[in-house]
Amino acid sequence: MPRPDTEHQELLRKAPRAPLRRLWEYARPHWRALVAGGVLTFLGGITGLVQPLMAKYVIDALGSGASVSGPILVLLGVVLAGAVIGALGAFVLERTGQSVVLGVRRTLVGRLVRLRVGELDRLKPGDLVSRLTADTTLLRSVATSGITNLFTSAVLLVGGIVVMGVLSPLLLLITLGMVVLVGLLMGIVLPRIGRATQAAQASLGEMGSLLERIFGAFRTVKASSAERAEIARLDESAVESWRRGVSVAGWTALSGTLSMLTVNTSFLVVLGVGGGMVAAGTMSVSTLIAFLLLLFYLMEPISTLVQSATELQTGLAAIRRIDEVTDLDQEDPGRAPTEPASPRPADVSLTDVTFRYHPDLPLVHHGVSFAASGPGLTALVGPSGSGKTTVFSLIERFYDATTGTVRLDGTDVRDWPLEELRSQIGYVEQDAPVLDGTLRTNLTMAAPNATEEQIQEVIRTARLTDLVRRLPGGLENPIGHRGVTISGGERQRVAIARALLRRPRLLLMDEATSQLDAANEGALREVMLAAARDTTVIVVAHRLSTVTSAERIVVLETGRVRAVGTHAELVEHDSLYRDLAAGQLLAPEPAGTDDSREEPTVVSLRE
Ligand SMILES: Nc1ncnc2c1ncn2[C@@H]1O[C@H](COP(=O)(O)OP(=O)(O)OP(=O)(O)O)[C@@H](O)[C@H]1O
Repeated sequence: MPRPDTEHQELLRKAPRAPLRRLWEYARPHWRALVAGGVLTFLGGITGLVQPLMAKYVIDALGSGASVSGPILVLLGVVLAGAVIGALGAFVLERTGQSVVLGVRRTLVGRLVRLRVGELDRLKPGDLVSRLTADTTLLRSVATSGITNLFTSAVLLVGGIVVMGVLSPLLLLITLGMVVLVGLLMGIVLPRIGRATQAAQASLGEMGSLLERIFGAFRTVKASSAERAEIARLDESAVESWRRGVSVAGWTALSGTLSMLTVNTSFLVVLGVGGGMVAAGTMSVSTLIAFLLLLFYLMEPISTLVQSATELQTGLAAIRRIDEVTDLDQEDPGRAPTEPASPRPADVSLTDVTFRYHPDLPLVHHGVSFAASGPGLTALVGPSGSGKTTVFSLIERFYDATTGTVRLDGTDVRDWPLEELRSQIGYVEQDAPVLDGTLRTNLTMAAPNATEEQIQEVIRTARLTDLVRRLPGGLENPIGHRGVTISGGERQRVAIARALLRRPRLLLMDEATSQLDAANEGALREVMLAAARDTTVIVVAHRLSTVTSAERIVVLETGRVRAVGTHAELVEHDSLYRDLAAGQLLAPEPAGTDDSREEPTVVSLRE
């Protein structure tokens, strides 16, 4: 049976902390409700403790011929009050448990969404989702009733023991022997329950990751006829989770049964020894009955104690998994921009930038330097893997340069408040992702305050008018998970419209490598050129037509800037660029274009 991905678990396991302290940190904001719930539950329990003594009183009264109606009425009142107070306490605790979970989820949601991009590169989103949903649920009872039950049943147990000591020290000794036995038993069983729970939760996380993997490439999975293999993988994780769950169930059942068995055995021993004492005349019948009632009564706190300690293990296992997420690196958004960005196009520069994605990985950039001042179009070209998209990631500060400096308007991007930095930039990724939601929410997500007029304008500019007209709900039409209900070209235009709606001072465009039809390609180039009239536009160019329109072309090769110049200069002086431009790496203009400059031949380039 395969283990849940241990490498992934290792990545998450950064700084183990004391989970009990963390549990208290989560519960502390609700301490008032916790105390109230605990006190109510305790009072409910105390009334139970009084009942055996009342019973003794009633029996003694019966023996002496006194009236018992008064004591019985009081007993009834105590029982009723105990039930009501206990129920109220249970509700207060359950409500507090929900509040604890809400607090933890809020913290987690904030942390997850603000994770550094580099962290997410290495983690599995599906597992993170299960930590937010399944693991936090496990905290619900443990953070409240778990803690308070542990406390109240311990107090009740101690109270019961004191009363027993008063009734008969010898019988108490027998009872204490039993309590010690239960304690020893728990010492063996509880750690096993904790470990098995954590493993079961990890398998659930693994299931989430696998599902996310499958749904992320659903068509590929089906086209590859890989369903059977994927189902088998999911089943393995489900079985692993089941196996661990069964192990938890087994240990829990064993601990419950053994503790009850011990109590029952000691009951028989107490009955035997106490019976002997009554026969010998050293103990009254009422004292023995009261002691036995107390013993029965203590079964509940003991079983609650065992159950709470078991639950605590489950909760602590969940806390360890939750903590691993809260320990991951977060982005600091900085102060939100208070005033509108200057309308002036941005100046971007990279100076001697070296960069690697991870300390264990090789350098992607080996001292990249270039500048792009606006307005105008700068094209980044280079063979696949030369580090073009990475330049954008550094400007957006998805990652920090290993050495060297990336500047926007002369200020190191690390010195910009992150939210403000990104608010200046419109970014169109190569695969132009769109999010589940309506067309409108997709367009306005980067500019929530855009007016209807501005939205209509970008729809026209990005040539989305036909799409909006075609969709039954127009702008309000949902476009499906990852935009599956619209075409690749439409997705790209949505991404461009979204970036433009932000009215960026810097537009970063990673051109799609897939072919668009000539009309669309020409239209998008026009959009880009129009934007470049008053904005700084940097484009990772995969098309000849794009580079020929650029004022400045930066040629990257294996993470180094090989040449910078205009199209004419580079064709003249740079062999790699010549090769790229000749169509070996830059895609030619699709057939049907009316722009003859963009014929993908060396001859036409040299004109
Ligand atoms: N998140 C990442 N983690 C680790 N390595 C990465 C990551 N993203 C990219 N790389 C590696 O960094 C190098 C540069 O990638 P980059 O995407 O910048 O190249 P590119 O020039 O844009 O390529 P293409 O033209 O194919 O899109 C590649 O070798 C790639 O494998």
